Amino acid sequence: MTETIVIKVGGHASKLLDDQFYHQLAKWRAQEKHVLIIHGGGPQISQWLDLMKLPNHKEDGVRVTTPACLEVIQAVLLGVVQPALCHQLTTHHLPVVGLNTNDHHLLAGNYLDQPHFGEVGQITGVNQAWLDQLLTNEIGVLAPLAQTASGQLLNVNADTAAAEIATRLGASKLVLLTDVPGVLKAGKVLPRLDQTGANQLFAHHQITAGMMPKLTAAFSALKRGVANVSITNDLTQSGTALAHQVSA
Ligand SMILES: Nc1ncnc2c1ncn2[C@@H]1O[C@H](COP(=O)(O)OP(=O)(O)O)[C@@H](O)[C@H]1O
Ligand SMILES: CC(=O)N[C@@H](CCC(=O)OP(=O)(O)O)C(=O)O
Repeated sequence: MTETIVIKVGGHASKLLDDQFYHQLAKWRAQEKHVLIIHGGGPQISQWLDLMKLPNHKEDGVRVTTPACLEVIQAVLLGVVQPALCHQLTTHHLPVVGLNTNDHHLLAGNYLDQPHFGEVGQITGVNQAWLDQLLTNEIGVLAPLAQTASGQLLNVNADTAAAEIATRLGASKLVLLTDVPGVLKAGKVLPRLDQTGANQLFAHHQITAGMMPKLTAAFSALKRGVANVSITNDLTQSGTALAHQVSA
């Protein structure tokens, strides 16, 4: 069976990609592995919301999304962040195609908690057959937007989206590429982290902001069968590798 690798490229990380990143993608392609990139765009969205004088607020790393914010988020993800990322990959001679949920009903979703978060979703389905076919020839670059059965677009945290998609595709590997070298404790990267260790960090408020949904998503993927899950700023380094159990 063909191996699938899902990489989440955060909004910060998308501006920091280096040659190692492109070489690694080329290597996986040469090995005929399927590669799917889910991109974020949080910092770029925040910038545009401020420019448009719209609410710019996250709770535990999840953006509270009004209908007006959603229009800007869609425009920024699909009109700014995704084309820039596809351009960078193309410049490095990688075969890419930019994707969003409207293509072949790629990502089905429903509301996470509409009274609280507004137009924010969670993914309930992935068009795997179509994606599998596409990934045979191309690297997919997919925005974290889902669609309800009635066609309503929903904003999904990109880490949560990547973990759910990796799980549903039966991916062997999920990399959450970010702007820090891994999960930090007292300024040092933890090479391995299990759920108990993460709970302790949560309890001591050593995990804040965007790292919260990232870790929750990462453990969800690990527990549901994605064998290799890591949080890193370098595709060739495992940063923090998530583990079922880290021996004391
Ligand atoms: N214990 C921690 N270790 C590393 N980063 C952490 C930790 N707690 C909070 N963070 C924050 O999480 C950020 C990464 O999450 P986020 O900003 O959402 O990135 P991305 O845009 O890549 O998803 C880091 O830049 C850091 O500020
Ligand atoms: C619901 C929610 O929080 N959606 C995110 C989607 C983009 C994202 O997650 O981007 P990063 O990975 O770069 O932070 C947002 O609006 O910022």
